[in-house]
Amino acid sequence: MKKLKVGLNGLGRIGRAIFRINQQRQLFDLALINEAQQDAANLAYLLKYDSIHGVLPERIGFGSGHLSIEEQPIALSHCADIAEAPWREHEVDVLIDASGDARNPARLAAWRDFPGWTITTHAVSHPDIHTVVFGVNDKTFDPLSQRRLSSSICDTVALAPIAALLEQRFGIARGYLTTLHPWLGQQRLLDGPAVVAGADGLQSHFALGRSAVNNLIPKTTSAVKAADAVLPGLSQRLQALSYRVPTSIVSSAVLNVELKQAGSPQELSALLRYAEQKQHLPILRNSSDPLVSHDYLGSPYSAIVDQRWTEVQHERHARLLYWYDNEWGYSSRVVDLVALIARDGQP
Ligand SMILES: NC(=O)c1ccc[n+]([C@@H]2O[C@H](COP(=O)([O-])OP(=O)(O)OC[C@H]3O[C@@H](n4cnc5c(N)ncnc54)[C@H](O)[C@@H]3O)[C@@H](O)[C@H]2O)c1
Repeated sequence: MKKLKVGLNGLGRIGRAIFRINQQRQLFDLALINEAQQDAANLAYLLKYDSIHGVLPERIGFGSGHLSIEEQPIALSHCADIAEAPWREHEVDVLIDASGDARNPARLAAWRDFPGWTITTHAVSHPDIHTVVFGVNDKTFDPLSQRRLSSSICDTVALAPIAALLEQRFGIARGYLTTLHPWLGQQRLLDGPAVVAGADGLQSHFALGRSAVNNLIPKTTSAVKAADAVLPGLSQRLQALSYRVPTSIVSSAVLNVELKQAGSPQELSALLRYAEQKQHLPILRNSSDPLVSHDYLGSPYSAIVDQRWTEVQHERHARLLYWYDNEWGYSSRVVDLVALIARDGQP
């Protein structure tokens, strides 16, 4: 199997996590990094030293138009426009957009002449972009015919495999999801004007400008809406809200659902444990250990169900609590998607 050449647009939290995961797994060759920030020395420094994931043991360097790892150069460009970066020149097979630039998904969808695959790390509702969530639709994904892809968002990557299991076994009548997400880089240390445009109303708009380190900040979330791409109609039955919480890493969520068919906590646990046993990738894990968020730092799983909190009231009202490393777990699935393309996308 030929190693694919990957291009990475954006070397922020997710871009660097993808870099580190591939460094461990050596699944693809990184052919080009395009990053809007122009200071290669600073990019090399951030790649080497990370306050959450620690110091990268490899030697990281930089020079004119490149970064390097163990003296091996990786081409580096600084185009603000994804269309301008020299992906073709570097024979990129798979382009991962980890920039968060909202203009890029639509642009990637329109790139019919780009011979390779594109993956956006955004949740995208676009007819030409196919969303792949492991544990839900990865087995039916055909990389020979589907080349414009989305790996959705971390909250959906964690929710959807669990919701799919509940839907298949019991049916979900309706319910609520509450996610707790660590702060993100665009939030503020001290109160200020909201940096994130509030497309979803004043509450989330102004509140997101409040000090991230001092507050639990309730906000809307697209976690369930994004799951519609792989579980159509779920958002008609499930409502969600989120808190930005004053921690740097690892999310948690509480899913409360009314089941269509009666179930017991034992049946729910058995269903999730069976899914864990038969999977080939680290998608779902079950834990009964008395752990807290930081214990899940660096976990490659999409979601870890904390079975201590599994409950069913009157055989219908189920509650599940799960954890996920919003950077490492999510980025592990992006790398898995490249591996799937390498395995099934080459003649
Ligand atoms: N951080 C998370 O927990 C998380 C989890 C899942 C998905 N995501 C998604 O991943 C994407 C990136 O998020 P992040 O947390 O890594 O953000 P980030 O701000 O840490 O990184 C984004 C990087 O892209 C660069 N950039 C911005 N615009 C660019 C452009 N037009 N061209 C090239 N580079 C550009 C920025 O300079 C920055 O280095 C977003 O779409 C986000 O929704 C984030």
